[in-house]
Amino acid sequence: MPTQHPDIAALARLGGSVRQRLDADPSAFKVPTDQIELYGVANFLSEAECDRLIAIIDAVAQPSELFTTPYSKGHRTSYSGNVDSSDPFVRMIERRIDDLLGIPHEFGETVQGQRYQVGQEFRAHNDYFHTGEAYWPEQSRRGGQRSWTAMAYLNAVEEGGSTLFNKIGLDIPPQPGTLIVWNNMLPNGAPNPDTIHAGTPVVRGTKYIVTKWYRTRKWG
Ligand SMILES: O=C(O)CCC(=O)C(=O)O
Ligand SMILES: [Fe+2]
Repeated sequence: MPTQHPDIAALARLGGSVRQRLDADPSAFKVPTDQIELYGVANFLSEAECDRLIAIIDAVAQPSELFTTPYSKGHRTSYSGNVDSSDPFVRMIERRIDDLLGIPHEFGETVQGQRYQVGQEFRAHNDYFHTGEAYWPEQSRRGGQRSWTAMAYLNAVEEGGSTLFNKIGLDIPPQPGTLIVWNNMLPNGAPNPDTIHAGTPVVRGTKYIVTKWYRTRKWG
């Protein structure tokens, strides 16, 4: 029922336009599953770009905070920080992600850098907002639901630190420079519970990623 899912029509339209664009892009590999619209782009970032982003993350990393709801406490133990989007280098990377997806730049939240050290993880979660939670009215005004997620691996991890999509049984090992993108919604614009995923604990080494979440409308 449309009324149960705010912005369902806008999310369906956005899902469709991004799908069309990615399906026409030879650099985007569609993961063969009917459960999630999930794509990978190898070598999206060069080695030098990855190294530069890692240095930026080391400079801003703070203990991660999720939206402060009881259910999310303790879900993420990595360090994270908003990457400075006034930095021309960061803007260039953002523009490339915007362009890959064809989503207006204004819909994107600030890029987040994350660093996981040994034992750190991001437990199973969905990136979309739970619209029954206390944070939702404010998030609804600030761009609405999270539509697509883009996430890039910046380095190889000696052991652990994969991204596990539990419901489709897909475990993605960090591959430096690879970007993965997925639609957090179903084609009809309702949240897709099968997008549940986790950053598995790092066993050896350090894991660096950048994540960009796109909303339904202009974020801010
Ligand atoms: O670290 C990972 O592999 C997953 C990160 C993640 O789920 C997120 O940033 O939303
Ligand atoms: Fe996530």
